[in-house]
Amino acid sequence: MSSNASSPKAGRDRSPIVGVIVVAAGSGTRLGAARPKAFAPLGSRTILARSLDPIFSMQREAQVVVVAPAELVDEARSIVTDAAGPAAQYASVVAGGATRQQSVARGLDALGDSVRIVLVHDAARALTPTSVFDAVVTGVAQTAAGIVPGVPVTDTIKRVDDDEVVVETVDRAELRAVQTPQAFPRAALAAAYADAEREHTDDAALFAAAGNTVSIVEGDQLSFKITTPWDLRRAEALESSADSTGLRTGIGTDVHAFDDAAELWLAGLHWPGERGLSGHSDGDPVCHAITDALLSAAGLGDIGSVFGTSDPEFAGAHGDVFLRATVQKLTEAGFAISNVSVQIIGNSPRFSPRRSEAERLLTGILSAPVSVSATTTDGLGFTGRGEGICAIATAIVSRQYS
Ligand SMILES: Nc1ccn([C@@H]2O[C@H](COP(=O)(O)OP(=O)(O)OP(=O)(O)O)[C@@H](O)[C@H]2O)c(=O)n1
Ligand SMILES: C[C@](O)(CO)[C@H](O)COP(=O)(O)O
Repeated sequence: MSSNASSPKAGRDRSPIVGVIVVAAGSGTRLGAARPKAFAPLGSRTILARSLDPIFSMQREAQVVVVAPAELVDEARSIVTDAAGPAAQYASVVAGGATRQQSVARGLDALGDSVRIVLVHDAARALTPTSVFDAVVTGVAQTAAGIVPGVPVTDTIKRVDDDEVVVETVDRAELRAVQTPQAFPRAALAAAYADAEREHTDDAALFAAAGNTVSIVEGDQLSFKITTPWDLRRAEALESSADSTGLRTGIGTDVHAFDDAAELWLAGLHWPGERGLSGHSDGDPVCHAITDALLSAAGLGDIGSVFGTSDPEFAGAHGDVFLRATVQKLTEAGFAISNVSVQIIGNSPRFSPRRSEAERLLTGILSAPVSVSATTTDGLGFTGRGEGICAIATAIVSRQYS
């Protein structure tokens, strides 16, 4: 990932005018998780990873600066790279400060020269919809004021004294609970930060303290801040109701070319006397396709990204090694395997005599039903010409809720 995220793509300056600072450097004391809050799990991902989804779906290209705890900058970089995809050249990570305000200041320092509108967003508001990001950008572009999403207060609000005695009931019609992303013209926000004399609880307060106007646009209930364990449970429940059956499917395909010098390993079985397949491991396309299907169903990547395509640890490794490690990864991520189905496409070996043996073996490894079928392609294509074997697998996994 570029450390100078403002560098334009070669030949054409597409440097973004919108910058998004995602503050993720807090410790999350009130959440009390084992890791700093933004790195705590939300389903099978981290809070930070989930918070980046809507940002990389914005209408306009944006420079994204994630502010992470100093000791987790490398981990944050890999999360951001995964989330950014082709936009990675406009994404970077910097170390945060002791307070939220200091963390935002470090994010501001990392913005490129092209940025004119700055959004400051809490990673902790992980479920914020993209529409809110687009709305605050539009608001700043149209008004040059600070634009902040807010929602009406639904409880009756009381002002109390030091002894918790009610002094007055505040008119809630005048109140808004404000959220993030909060958006500002870059120059005015930078000047307000430079002049700030005390800590504020949000950027809008700091911006207003410098004499600037702040307006509210409609926020979203999904933008609630994950602060306590109860908030995290709510976020988990909302995410799981997004896939309300709890079931997820995955697909995996693998192809290996015949290699007459190699032994054949197929569907976890050794096939003495049959033409072997080439590969860094044992070249078993059935086990590799199943591995891809399972990882994909659980949203955990693919065999290349998880195990590497040339890692010496897996030189000559048999398919069961990948399958067992994949089962463990799915279990750790909270998924159970419902079933797997694989089709082998190729002229040889004749598979049906050993189908039951293969299904028993694979079912035992995965502790879930595995069915394997085989077909030819009527002499067509590379399998028809006898150049190699293809396997296509589908998997269904279910999320486990404890
Ligand atoms: N020094 C800090 C403190 C907070 N934040 C970020 O500011 C956002 C809002 O802060 P809050 O929810 O209060 O997070 P924490 O400070 O981590 O929580 P707590 O107060 O419970 O420790 C979070 O995304 C948090 O990571 C930050 O980047 N740097
Ligand atoms: C910025 C903020 O999310 C707006 O509501 C809020 O002020 C952060 O407060 P915290 O005390 O750091 O949680």
